[in-house]
Amino acid sequence: MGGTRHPAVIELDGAVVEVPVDDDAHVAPSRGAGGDRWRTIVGPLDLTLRERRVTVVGANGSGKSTLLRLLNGLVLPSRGTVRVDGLDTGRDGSAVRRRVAFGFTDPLSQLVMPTGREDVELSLRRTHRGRAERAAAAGRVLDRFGLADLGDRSVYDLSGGERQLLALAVVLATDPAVLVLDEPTTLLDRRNTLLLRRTLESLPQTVVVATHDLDLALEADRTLVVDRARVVFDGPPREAVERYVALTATP
Ligand SMILES: Nc1ncnc2c1ncn2[C@@H]1O[C@H](COP(=O)(O)OP(=O)(O)OP(=O)(O)O)[C@@H](O)[C@H]1O
Repeated sequence: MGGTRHPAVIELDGAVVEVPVDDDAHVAPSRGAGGDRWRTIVGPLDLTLRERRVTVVGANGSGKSTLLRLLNGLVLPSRGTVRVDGLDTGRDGSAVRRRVAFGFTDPLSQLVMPTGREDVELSLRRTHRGRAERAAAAGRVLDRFGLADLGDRSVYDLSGGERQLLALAVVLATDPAVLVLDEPTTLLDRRNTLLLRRTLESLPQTVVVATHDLDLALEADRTLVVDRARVVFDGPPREAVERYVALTATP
């Protein structure tokens, strides 16, 4: 861990995500050429991220998750492009997803097998073809995160925080170049939050994290503040957090 890998280069070029507007939505939509009404939920985004640690803050519904989902092609831009190390999320989708791992807020979106160990093995199926080899590699991943005991229990018998740590091990198992995490500390107590922060610190990967935890937001090289679908600040974490706090000072 903590190696000397070069950070990935993530380029968003005029990227916009639009969704059709419900007739009863209280929003100001734009009208498309065909008369359809659309609402921009994030963008336009013009960013080049080259930093190892990027955090994203913003109010509920501001567009953080959508921005994150653009990075591994879970969401494709309605206009513009998103590239990771030169790979286009639309054109080179599966190559991008092998490179960019995504950790969901709800760990049960990640943990689909009866036990965490089986989930880690599932992550490793592409890189470790033989059963015994895969089982040994899964054991090493669980040991590395101190999760060997939890790995054999039913995921439904684990606490929310335990599931969240296991889900992180599952996404890191394949050693992705980029780790994108959507609110990874929501279910964690203070001890496990610190454990997660130390784990993130030690990773050689590029890590992009959306969070409401302002202490975690500060542990970055660069922080984006998202407000009403736009990046309204992009720069040093401390100034970004001050900007976000000021934005949310009045209800
Ligand atoms: N597939 C979709 N269809 C329609 N609207 C969507 C879709 N995905 C997201 N939205 C809307 O886009 C806006 C931004 O959502 P997003 O999940 O990106 O916000 P967020 O900043 O991550 O919020 P939170 O902090 O609450 O998780 C919200 O108003 C949401 O309801």
